[in-house]
Amino acid sequence: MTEGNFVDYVKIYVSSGKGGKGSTHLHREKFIEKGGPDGGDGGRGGHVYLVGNKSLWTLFHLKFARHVKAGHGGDGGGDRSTGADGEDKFIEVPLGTVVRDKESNEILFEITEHGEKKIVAQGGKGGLGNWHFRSSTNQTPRYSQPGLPSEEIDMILELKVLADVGLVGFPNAGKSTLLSVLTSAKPKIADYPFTTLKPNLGIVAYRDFKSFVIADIPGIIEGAAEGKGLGHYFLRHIERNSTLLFLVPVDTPDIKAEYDILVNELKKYNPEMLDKERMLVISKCDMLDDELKSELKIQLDKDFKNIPYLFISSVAQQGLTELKDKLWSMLNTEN
Ligand SMILES: Nc1nc2c(ncn2[C@@H]2O[C@H](COP(=O)(O)OP(=O)(O)OP(=O)(O)O)[C@@H](O)[C@H]2O)c(=O)[nH]1
Repeated sequence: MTEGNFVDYVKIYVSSGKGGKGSTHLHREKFIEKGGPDGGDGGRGGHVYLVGNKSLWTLFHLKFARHVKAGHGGDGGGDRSTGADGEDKFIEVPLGTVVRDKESNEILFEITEHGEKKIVAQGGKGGLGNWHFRSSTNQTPRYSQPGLPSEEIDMILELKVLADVGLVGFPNAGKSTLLSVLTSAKPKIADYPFTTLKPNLGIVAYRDFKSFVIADIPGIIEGAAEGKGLGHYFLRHIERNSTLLFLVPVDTPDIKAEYDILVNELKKYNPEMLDKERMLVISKCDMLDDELKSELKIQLDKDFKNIPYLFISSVAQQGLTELKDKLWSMLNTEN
């Protein structure tokens, strides 16, 4: 897992290998005057693949990989020997990597599953050797095919998935503070073009070396879905999070109303967001004594029949273990 730098956008020039040349060769052997054609085929040029890897979270490892080139196919030889295939190259990427052609800006494909392998630059086919071209009218063809050329592409890799859990809340709800007490590693996030806002990403270490990623996505304000504020840009990143964690501070006059506004923003942006698992966290509960908490609970039980909720305090470290347990079980009961 990459710690220290979060990169969700890289440009890489990739090229596949050329196909090897087919050979034009005539069989020669002592005492055989006129041997037949025996030129072998050229080998295939190497492909460049992208491969999904679920333990990668960023594109940081590719930040300095400006060029990736696969090997050329070997030429065919006499005695029908086939040239060796060029070496394939595999570029490992996190799930949710979108691949774009820089020149046309067209999306080529997306890698969504662990182990998924897709060719981004296809190696050239090897040429056929002259052995294939023998016929009754031409028993000694002096012709063989060249290999097919390589493919080159300037590609852009963009990462859509930021996290397993996306924090959703108004400014000041306590998202950053929660993230800081929950997470053990805090990857620094690359600057986004046109904005100084950055999603804040952290890795939550869970029992027995398990972990999940949680992101505080800034900029969700009322009206974000219509492009007010910078919400829109960041909403893109929570599209694929598996669980949404809504954060509403305990001193909010109407918790249900605030929750509804947040849900509505997400819905306007993309109704599918509402298919995700949701959980509500009432933050800053150190401000509340037990009596008020019990009263509030009665109200919340009425308002949130289908959404699990939890009282927490990042400052007083209350409810955090329960929160991690709950999130973990939600992440693992999906699908
Ligand atoms: N009493 C109390 N205050 C808290 C708690 N968590 C956060 N705060 C305070 O609430 C304020 C906002 O907290 P942040 O974590 O910055 O909130 P945020 O949601 O990240 O805000 P933005 O970055 O503006 O989106 C800060 O003054 C925090 O000190 C808590 O558990 N208890």
